[in-house]
Amino acid sequence: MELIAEGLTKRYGDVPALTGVSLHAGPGVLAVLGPNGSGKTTLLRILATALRPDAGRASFAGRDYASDPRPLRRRIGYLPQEIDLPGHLTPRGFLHYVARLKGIQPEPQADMLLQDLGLGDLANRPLRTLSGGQARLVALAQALLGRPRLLILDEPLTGLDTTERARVLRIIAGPPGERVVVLSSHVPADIEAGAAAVLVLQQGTVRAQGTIDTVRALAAGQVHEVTIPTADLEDTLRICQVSQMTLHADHALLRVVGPLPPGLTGVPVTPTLEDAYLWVQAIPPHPQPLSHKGRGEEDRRRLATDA
Ligand SMILES: Nc1ncnc2c1ncn2[C@@H]1O[C@H](COP(=O)(O)OP(=O)(O)OP(=O)(O)O)[C@@H](O)[C@H]1O
Repeated sequence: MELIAEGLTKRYGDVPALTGVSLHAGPGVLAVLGPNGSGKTTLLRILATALRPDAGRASFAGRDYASDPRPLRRRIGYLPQEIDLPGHLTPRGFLHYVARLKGIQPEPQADMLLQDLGLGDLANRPLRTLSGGQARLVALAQALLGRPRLLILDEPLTGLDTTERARVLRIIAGPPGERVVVLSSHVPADIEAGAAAVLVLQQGTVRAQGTIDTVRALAAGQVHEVTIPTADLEDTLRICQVSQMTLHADHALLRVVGPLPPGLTGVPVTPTLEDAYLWVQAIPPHPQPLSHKGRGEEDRRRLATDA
């Protein structure tokens, strides 16, 4: 049960949204990280069969995306970036409706999902009375209905508080080996504890791909803890890439990613995913579309692609 994509390319008119994106995901969670406009939604829409690529190919469990998409769609649960929930329905009514559309018995699955996602007490309230985070969980529940083998989730953790995020990520991942999940996020720390693999997109190309440990290791030797007087903070932030900062009365403790400028000293520290995410975006882009196959030694040094 594998999701494989090779050379996915998509333009919107003159705008290149994706260029030669390849990925390989087995059971578990693959998190697609990238800044605004890097192509995450475009990639996820293609993987959900909601958008056709201009070039490239994809397959899930051996079934090609270029053939009839309907059998594939029956195996996919999809949470789009934006979803208009019918405000007059209750969460339970909405999930029962979606379950019928998916051709599955609504009960007890819908009610169990509502309980698991902490929505049990809200099951019978109109959706328009739910908070943004609560409504997002209902939208997530519709994707999970029917236990799809492939889950494509665009920013499923946005709007959730910290403890919720870890719990929801565990529900999304499901029992080991049961499903392939591709989700997008802006926030590396949110997925660090729950994702098996990560893919970093920047300007529509893959900048890094691999297990969390492999991607973290790309920034080995590039991260330092630096203490500076508060008076130097503004100048230091101008010339350094900082992943974390703690302010004290007279000094600041910074996590600096990348080479230290002359005059600045620091203690080397083990990179977090956030550090590596900043680092891989800072290294110069590769001139060719990236693929997980056939790269040279130079690429291997920069990128990891063992997902
Ligand atoms: N319908 C469209 N028409 C024209 N350009 C588009 C369209 N949709 C997306 N784009 C452009 O394609 C690029 C990739 O957009 P995409 O939405 O895939 O990025 P993203 O990483 O999901 O961004 P965000 O994190 O802000 O949601 C951006 O430059 C965006 O402006």
